[in-house]
Amino acid sequence: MADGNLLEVRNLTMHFTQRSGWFRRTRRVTRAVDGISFDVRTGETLGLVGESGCGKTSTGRSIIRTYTPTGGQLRYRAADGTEVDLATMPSSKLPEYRRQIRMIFQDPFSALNPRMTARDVIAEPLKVNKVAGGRELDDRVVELLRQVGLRPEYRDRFPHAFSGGERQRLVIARALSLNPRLVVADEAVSALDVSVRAQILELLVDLQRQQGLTYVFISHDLSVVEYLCDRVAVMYVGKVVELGSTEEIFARPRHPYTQALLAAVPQPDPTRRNILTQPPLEGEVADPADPPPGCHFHPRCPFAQEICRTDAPPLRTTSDGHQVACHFAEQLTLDGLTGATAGRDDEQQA
Ligand SMILES: Nc1ncnc2c1ncn2[C@@H]1O[C@H](COP(=O)(O)OP(=O)(O)OP(=O)(O)O)[C@@H](O)[C@H]1O
Repeated sequence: MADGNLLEVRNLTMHFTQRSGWFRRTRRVTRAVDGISFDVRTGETLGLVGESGCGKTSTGRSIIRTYTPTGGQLRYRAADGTEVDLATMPSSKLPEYRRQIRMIFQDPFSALNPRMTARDVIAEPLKVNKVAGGRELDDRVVELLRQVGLRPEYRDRFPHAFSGGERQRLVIARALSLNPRLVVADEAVSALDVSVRAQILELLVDLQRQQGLTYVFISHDLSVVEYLCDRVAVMYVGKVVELGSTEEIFARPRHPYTQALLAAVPQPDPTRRNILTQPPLEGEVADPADPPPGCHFHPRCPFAQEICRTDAPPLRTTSDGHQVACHFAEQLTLDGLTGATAGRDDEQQA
């Protein structure tokens, strides 16, 4: 593994096979994650973005191994310095790594058992993993409540007595109880009101600073991603189509899909140039069980050419240093496609 990396995802696939019909002979394979590669550097926040159904959650669940990947590698540098492949690790060895890698889910309502007090919620992973008991357990619960900005006297309350933001703090306290190194946050602030969202984001940033946490932050909300993430991977139908620093991606998006996603973000700062030279994104995300040939984005792409319908573009490093999977990445500027190939070829022929 390269120095500074906590996790290296290589050619990861997560295919779901459903069988139906006579003798269950009809097979339908959903390629939720279809050969993606990226690094997660120690101490960074990597954003995974894309519309619903692009494979972000399946990637996250593969990393924490609630899903067993159907292919590829998840090279992880463990707390003791050893390098392991989580993708192929037998279940018997997983508990140790599940302590080091935790996930925070979107909906704090369903993530919490309504019959468990805050204390029980936080203490459960500590008990299950036999990390603490008795007085030590109580002290740890109080410490965790404080860390996430909840009062210690809240420990005997049930989830329904908490506000949405407090509930998400409780979920975060539970995720942190085992001192994880990597936290996969899946739409962790999406269900919250704007003002509460800002507070939870601030909490996540503080906790990262204090505890040296590394985050994989899954979100469809690009303004949150711009605020929180150091680097961004953009996913479309099971593939990473663009990957780079947040600054680069937001200032100079190269993939037409990234451009379209950014064009849809409201721009509060009138002095900043909006990337809205593109028409809004039309149509639906392709079905990962039956994706279009070539570049999966081509049916929705305003710049699609013949090659896009037949050849899948590989992820290549562009002249400005980020990686893009588009045949025309170098020609695509904020003003559209430059050079002789500009315009949809079907329009040109018309
Ligand atoms: N357990 C499963 N069995 C079959 N198909 C699945 C399963 N989980 C996800 N999928 C399919 O895989 C594709 C990717 O889903 P995934 O939830 O990973 O995307 P996502 O980008 O996280 O979207 P969302 O934001 O809606 O969760 C979708 O077509 C989804 O229907």
